[in-house]
Amino acid sequence: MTILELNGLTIESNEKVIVNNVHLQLERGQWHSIIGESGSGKSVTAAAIGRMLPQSLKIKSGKILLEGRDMKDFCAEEMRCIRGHRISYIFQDYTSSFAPFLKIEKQCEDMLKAHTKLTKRESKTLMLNTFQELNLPAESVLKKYPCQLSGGQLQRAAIAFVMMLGPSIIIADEPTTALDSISAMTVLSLLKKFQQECGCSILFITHDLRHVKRYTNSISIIKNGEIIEQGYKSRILDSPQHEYTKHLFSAIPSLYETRERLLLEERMKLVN
Ligand SMILES: Nc1ncnc2c1ncn2[C@@H]1O[C@H](COP(=O)(O)OP(=O)(O)OP(=O)(O)O)[C@@H](O)[C@H]1O
Repeated sequence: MTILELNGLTIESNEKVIVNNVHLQLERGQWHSIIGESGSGKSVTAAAIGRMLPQSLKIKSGKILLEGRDMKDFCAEEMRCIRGHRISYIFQDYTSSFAPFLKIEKQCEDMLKAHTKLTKRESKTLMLNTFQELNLPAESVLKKYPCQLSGGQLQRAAIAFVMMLGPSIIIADEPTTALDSISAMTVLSLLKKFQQECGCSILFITHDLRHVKRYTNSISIIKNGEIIEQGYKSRILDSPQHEYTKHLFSAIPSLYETRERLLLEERMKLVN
């Protein structure tokens, strides 16, 4: 069942078309990745979904449908509620998710107060449980300022904030770019676990095909603001049709190296 649909979405600035006639369906409980070069329109598309486009960009035509309802029919108050409860963002720049001069606990309390009817005690229990689920030492992390946490801890705290509100859609815009590869894998596997447990859908924006291979169900390839290829992961990875997709994949040999290594490991397991 489709939870979010982009139907011919076209976005332009004063000078040019940035996103052109994009069609995309995000299915309930699915992980869909958008892959494309820098400047191809991934983040602009993501921002448009939450009605967070900068003033210099406008939706020229097309629709964004949330469970069949045109997002432009929601008033500002409804949008505030949707952002957080139903659609949450995880950004590459995780520091921007936090106010620098407030302790994590206070920020978490404020967020839960704004979006839920939980008592102070219930909020605290939720915080402790969620942080523990993400392997964050809750009591000590909650008492710290953002600058006192490592990048990986802070990104996990950002994911904890998202998890506490239990959204039906998470838009993760290159959430691991600023992390080392081990922290990145940890963050993504926790996100996958959350997705499986809660059945939410993930729209994942990335340059990294290793993550796409491991976590995604379906893929859109975007070039110059246009989706040029779309489909299930296995079809796109095993037999890309478009020349640009082939070029994109060949520019990232690690995908094939990883595939070869995994195949070899599987064969070795069978032999042993
Ligand atoms: N506020 C803005 N005003 C005008 N043009 C913008 C604005 N923000 C982005 N653009 C332009 O829109 C195009 C797409 O940008 P976008 O950030 O979506 O690319 P991207 O695919 O997410 O790239 P990256 O992978 O580097 O984040 C670029 O040409 C960019 O210059």
